[in-house]
Amino acid sequence: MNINFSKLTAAGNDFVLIDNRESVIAKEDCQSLAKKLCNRKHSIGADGLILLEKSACKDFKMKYFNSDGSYASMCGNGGRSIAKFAYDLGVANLKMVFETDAGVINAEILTEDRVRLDLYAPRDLKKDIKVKVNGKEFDVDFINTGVPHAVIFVDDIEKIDVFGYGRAIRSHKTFVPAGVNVNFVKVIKGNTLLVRTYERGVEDETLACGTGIIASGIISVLKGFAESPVKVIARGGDKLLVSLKNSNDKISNVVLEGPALITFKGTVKIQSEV
Ligand SMILES: N[C@H](CCC[C@H](N)C(=O)O)C(=O)O
Repeated sequence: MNINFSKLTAAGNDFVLIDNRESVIAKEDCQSLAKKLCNRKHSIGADGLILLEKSACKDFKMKYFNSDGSYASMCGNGGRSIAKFAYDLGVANLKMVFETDAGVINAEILTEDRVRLDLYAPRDLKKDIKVKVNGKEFDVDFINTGVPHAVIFVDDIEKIDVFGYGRAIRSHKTFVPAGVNVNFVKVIKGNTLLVRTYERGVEDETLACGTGIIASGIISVLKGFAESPVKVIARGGDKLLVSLKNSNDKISNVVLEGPALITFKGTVKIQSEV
């Protein structure tokens, strides 16, 4: 079976996107297909697979799978990518509304390669959790911005062992069974954050993590380290903007603005035994 796909990058977080409105990909094949297509040595290569599905009530629905095949309810960089993909397909206009398993998102194509997402409120905020891994104790703030995130403020963002500590915290008993994405954050001048993320389901540091950037922006505002709108420089060097409303730790009007670019399109031959 030949399947048309687009490859998009959103601040260096990269995805394979497939129009699955006619369900060419069966539900039970999604996870194995994600693993297969996201493999950087043997296939297209990406941090995740995103399927555009039919929606009964919105412009479309987004389904997200990490590169290890695991399912995730949401992806912030993926959200900007699918908005760009949907507009390119003619499925949506410059302003659109789509469903994710974490909630409904309003998106707007601002320029050729910049997209704004208006998101649902975050959940499950837990502050100042002490987590000890590899002999070092971290002060962690937890928040779910569609997927679970740990936010840790560090002094030396260049030196921190993102892979080593990220992997240990991702699977720490505090966060079982779901696990957690781990964001290391440095606040710099100009109301700006540097964010490095160990991403669950990629099981490595990615060049950007949209929901992680949102989580880092929210926690920075809650702790008084920054004011909304917060500028964020992702590991890949791209600049994003997180804005939100905070009234006594009740967060609303969450917006993520950032890049999303179609890098290439192609057709992939899928053997029947996916
Ligand atoms: N790895 C994440 C999902 C993708 C999140 C990230 N790519 C983003 O942009 O939000 C998880 O399993 O929770």
